[in-house]
Amino acid sequence: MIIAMDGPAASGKGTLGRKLAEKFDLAYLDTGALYRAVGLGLKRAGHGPEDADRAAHAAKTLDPDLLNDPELRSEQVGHMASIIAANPVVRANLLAFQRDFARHPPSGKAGAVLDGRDIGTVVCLMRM
Ligand SMILES: Nc1ncnc2c1ncn2[C@@H]1O[C@H](COP(=O)(O)OP(=O)(O)O)[C@@H](O)[C@H]1O
Ligand SMILES: Nc1ccn([C@H]2C[C@H](O)[C@@H](COP(=O)(O)OP(=O)(O)O)O2)c(=O)n1
Repeated sequence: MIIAMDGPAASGKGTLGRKLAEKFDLAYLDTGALYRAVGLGLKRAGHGPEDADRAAHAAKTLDPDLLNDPELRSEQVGHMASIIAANPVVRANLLAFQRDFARHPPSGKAGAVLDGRDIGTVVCLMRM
């Protein structure tokens, strides 16, 4: 089972998504965190979000440790994420990560909840 949570910023995707994942024992992925993690990785390496090639590479080789970093939620990293999210190569690279998570949820879970702005429209289409 895959549950897609679509919606704009602060519409409650994460709150509801986490609860659904807990109730049905599913894996949960906050896809906004992926874009933020790319931003944080660039920041730590001393680069800006406009560096398209570095951002694309960081999205392909995403460091999962960054997803749990407290700085992920900072305003600066959120701003970097919004610039990075406009990069089509970054989107394509993160699409692969998201689809793999949905197809093969971690920890042997039977399904996944994905939350983000394009989950039902792009990431989790019927024939993905
Ligand atoms: N059903 C709800 N009713 C009232 N407030 C809510 C509800 N769901 C979420 N919130 C609040 O709205 C804010 C944004 O929720 P969040 O789940 O972070 O949204 P998103 O993941 O879509 O950005 C949070 O402060 C959260 O506590
Ligand atoms: N599936 C997604 C998730 C987030 N993004 C973008 C939107 C934002 O600019 C950044 C960071 O997203 P953020 O963590 O703030 O997520 P939300 O605002 O809760 O949707 O990534 C996206 O383009 N596609």
